[in-house]
Amino acid sequence: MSEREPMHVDGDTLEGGGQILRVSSALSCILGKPIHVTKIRAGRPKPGLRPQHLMGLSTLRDLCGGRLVGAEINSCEVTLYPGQIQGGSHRADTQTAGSVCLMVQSTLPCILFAARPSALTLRGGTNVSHAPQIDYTTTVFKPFAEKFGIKFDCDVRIRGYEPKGGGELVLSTAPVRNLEPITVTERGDITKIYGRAYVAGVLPIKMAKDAAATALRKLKQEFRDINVNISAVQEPRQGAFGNGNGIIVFAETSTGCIFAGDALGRRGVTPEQLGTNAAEMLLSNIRHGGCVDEHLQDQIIIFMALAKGTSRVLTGPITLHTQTAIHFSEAMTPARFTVSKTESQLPNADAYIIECQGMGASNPNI
Ligand SMILES: Nc1ncnc2c1ncn2[C@@H]1O[C@H](COP(=O)(O)OP(=O)(O)OP(=O)(O)O)[C@@H](O)[C@H]1O
Repeated sequence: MSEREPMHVDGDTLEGGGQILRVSSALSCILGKPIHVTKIRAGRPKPGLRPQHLMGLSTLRDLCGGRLVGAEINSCEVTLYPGQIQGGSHRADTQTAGSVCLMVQSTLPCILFAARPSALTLRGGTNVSHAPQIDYTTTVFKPFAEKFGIKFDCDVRIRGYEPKGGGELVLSTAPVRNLEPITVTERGDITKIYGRAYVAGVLPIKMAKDAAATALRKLKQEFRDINVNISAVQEPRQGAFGNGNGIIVFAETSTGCIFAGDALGRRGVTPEQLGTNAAEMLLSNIRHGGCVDEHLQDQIIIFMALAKGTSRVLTGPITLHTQTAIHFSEAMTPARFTVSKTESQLPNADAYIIECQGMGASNPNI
């Protein structure tokens, strides 16, 4: 195990949220560099480690036989001494509605550089706020990740919602030698729009139907000639834990770009509002003229940094999450990013190119 002097990671930098932990701890494991993270989630109303951050960190420690110091709920400071990433079967349970999709964000990059295939059983929330819904991970993130040569399966066994959690998915993947650079700069035309509005537990299917109908109406106003298909789904009893409702809508382009908009049910928000919010989010993600939506943007930065060669991606306005991911990727790896404003084929577009000279991380086990 490496016991070199840990690199300092200031958790109050830029976005100041949990993403700093996920990016820096994943890179720490892959590169074998210890990190000392301070001021964890200083930018959040309740700073410190929440259950999903703690589970994410301890799963990484277990995957690589490393050592964690100071890893407790609410802790604002933690040190990770990584070992060698072994992979294999592991279980992690947030015991809350902590997002399993965010655990995928921190663990997937590591298990790609493991010695053997991995299967991680992750328990918590699958469709919760301030995180990708699992449908986003499987429909938007997964096909994009494949461009880097990443193949993974996400078997959603039980869906879990706020506040109880109780969801479960199995993330499995085989190691890669290195990641391929990507060029995603052709936005194309919107060819289809689809989605799902859902209810689980005791909530009536009418809520899903109303959310779907409102989103469909709103999207049809803008895309008269395009097929829009949003289904209303009652999650099967054995496939969902507790009550929950929400909606997620996707738009696909002729060049294979996929954008999303979503909303989650909560007290005081009508199904119609959910439908409107999800449709508006999708429309704003379509209008900027980029090839990725506001959320995919930050989620691909770590893979661009690790890839072997130059990647280029056309995006909308750069988010603070993306700036944060770039900041820590550059601080921890030799990868270098540039961001420049560019023309897009759409009128009133606000598009940028993120270019990255990737470090070409290679898996020592393959
Ligand atoms: N609606 C959404 N669809 C897809 N991805 C999302 C959505 N909302 C948030 N995300 C993604 O989830 C991640 C959230 O990171 P962030 O640092 O805010 O989270 P966190 O770990 O919950 O930390 P904190 O609690 O400190 O905010 C980002 O990658 C963001 O792009």
